[in-house]
Formats: sequence, structure tokens, C-alpha cells
Amino acid sequence: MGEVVRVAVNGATGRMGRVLVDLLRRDRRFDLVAAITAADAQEMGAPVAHGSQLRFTHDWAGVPTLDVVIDFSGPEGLQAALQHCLDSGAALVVGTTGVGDALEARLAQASRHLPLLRSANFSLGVAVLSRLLRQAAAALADWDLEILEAHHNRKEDAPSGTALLLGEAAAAGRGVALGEQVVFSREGRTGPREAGEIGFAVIRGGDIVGEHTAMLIGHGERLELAHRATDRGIFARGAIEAAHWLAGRPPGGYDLDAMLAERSGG
Ligand SMILES: NC(=O)C1=CN([C@@H]2O[C@H](COP(=O)(O)OP(=O)(O)OC[C@H]3O[C@@H](n4cnc5c(N)ncnc54)[C@H](OP(=O)(O)O)[C@@H]3O)[C@@H](O)[C@H]2O)C=CC1
Ligand SMILES: O=C(O)C1=N[C@H](C(=O)O)C[C@H](O)C1
Repeated sequence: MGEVVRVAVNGATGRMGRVLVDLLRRDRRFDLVAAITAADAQEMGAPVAHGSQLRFTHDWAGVPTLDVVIDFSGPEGLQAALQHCLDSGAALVVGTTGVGDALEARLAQASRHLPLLRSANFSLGVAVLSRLLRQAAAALADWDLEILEAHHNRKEDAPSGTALLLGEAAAAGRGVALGEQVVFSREGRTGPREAGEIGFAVIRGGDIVGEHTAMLIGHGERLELAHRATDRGIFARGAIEAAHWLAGRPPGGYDLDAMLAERSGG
């Protein structure tokens, strides 16, 4: 998009929202016109930064005309952002994970009416990791696959959206559907591991930003593909690039791979 892009951040007082607001305020390609948060957020009505005219709000009805919304709010906030985008025609970039089946279906339906780009992980490293894992899972089709993830102690969903995204990539590499192979926790299970399972293990603690390891385990050897995030800026920058790329596009469901492929001329 050539002109300045009018953007709103939903979930603006959160861990991701704050990084997004900070980056967008300094990015001349964008005009940050709204910073939406929860109705009961402590910061409600306060300026988004020292000296800024823009204040945190929960009032979608008062939001000026927008080109794109970036959502990192959680499932409830995402529903409101989606409705606003459907009503106004603004594009929607979704970072929120842990979305239930009903909202998943609404998002799929909505992508027929507005430009909508989703990724469970906006980092470049995870985009490459998922491609590598798809290849490795195909090449080592009979090796056992386990996906481990670790996050901070405030994270609400488990396993992470990224772990599921990696599971989908591996399953696609093997030509199967993830749902048929998935084992979320081995607690209570008896007997040996079944061939073809894709296992998930979850760690929560402290301030871990986000760590994912896919283990392909054979006999006498193991391949590990891992990504460790140490700075939320990687996700925020990816989502901002996605918002710039998405604004003004025709309605449709887009993903990060489409943006990266187009940008690299592929
Ligand atoms: N795709 C990606 O690359 C990444 C995705 N994520 C995902 O993004 C989401 C947010 O993560 P994170 O920033 O750590 O979470 P936080 O809980 O720190 O932030 C969420 C923010 O949304 C606000 N909020 C809650 N309800 C609403 C609502 N109805 N409308 C508007 N705002 C609302 C919260 O306010 P309050 O605190 O007052 O409740 C909070 O400020 C999660 O689903 C996470 O998994 C995170 C990092 C990267
Ligand atoms: O909640 C987080 O923090 C993160 N959530 C995303 C996920 O669920 O995969 C992405 C990243 O790992 C951080």
C-alpha cells in the first residue's frame, strides 16, 4: 500500500500490544488511530505513551476509519475486532492463538468478506522452521515425532499455536491430517508409543518468551529442530509487515507464507 496505513491495535495494553504500539508510533508508513483494550483494563483512558494524544479505549464505535486491525487480544477481544472489520471493511491481522472451534469457523467464513491474515507465530525463524520440519518429517517418515514448547507463566492456551502449526506442517509433510495423529499428553496412557503419533509436551514458567523444539527420533539417532524467541519484537515486526502487506488487498484468507513468497519473488 502506497499511502499511510491507518491501523488499530487490539489488545494494546498486553505484552504484545505494548510492543506493537511502540513500534507503530515510530513507523512512518502507519498512522496509529486506535489502541483498544479490555473494558476493565487499568490503563483505560490513559495516553498510550507519554505526550501522546491517543488514549487506550474499549469503544470500537468511536474508532475512526481504518485500513487494518492488528489483533493480539485473546479470543473474546478477537470476536469484537472481527465484527468491527466485517462492519467497516478493514483488513484483519490475527496473532491471537487458542481460538475455539466456533470462532475458527467464523474466521474462515469472514475471510470471504475481508482480507484476513493469520499466523500463530509471526517470526521469520518459525516460518523457516515449519518448512524445514515439513521436509524432515517427510524424509524421516517412520521416525517418531514429538513437539516440545515452553512459554511464560501467564500464557493462557496450551499447547501453543506455534506447536500446533509445527504439528500441521509435519503432518502435511507425511500426507496425513494432524487430528488423526495427535497425542497431547501421555499422562494416563499405557502401552508403547503407536507408530505415526505426533506428541506434544508443554512447559510453563517465568518469563520464557517462546521456545519450540521438534524432535524426530529414530534408532541410534535423533534430529532436533528448534527455535527460541528472546524478544517479542520479532512477532510484532512480523505482524506489522503483514498489516502493511495486507491493507488494501481483496478479501481472502492469507498467511505469512504467501507474504514471504511474494516478497522474495517466489
Ligand atoms: N502470533 C504470534 O506471533 C504471537 C501470538 N501471541 C498470542 O497473542 C495473544 C496475546 O498475547 P499476550 O500479549 O502475551 O497476552 P496479554 O494477556 O499480555 O495481552 C492481551 C491484551 O488484550 C486485552 N484484552 C482482553 N480482553 C480484551 C477485549 N475484549 N478487547 C480488547 N482487548 C482485550 C488484555 O487486557 P487485560 O490485561 O486488561 O485483560 C491484554 O491487554 C495470545 O493469544 C498469544 O498466544 C503472542 C505472541 C506472539
Ligand atoms: O503467548 C505467547 O507468548 C506466544 N504465543 C504464540 C503461540 O501460542 O505459539 C507465539 C509465541 O510462541 C508466543
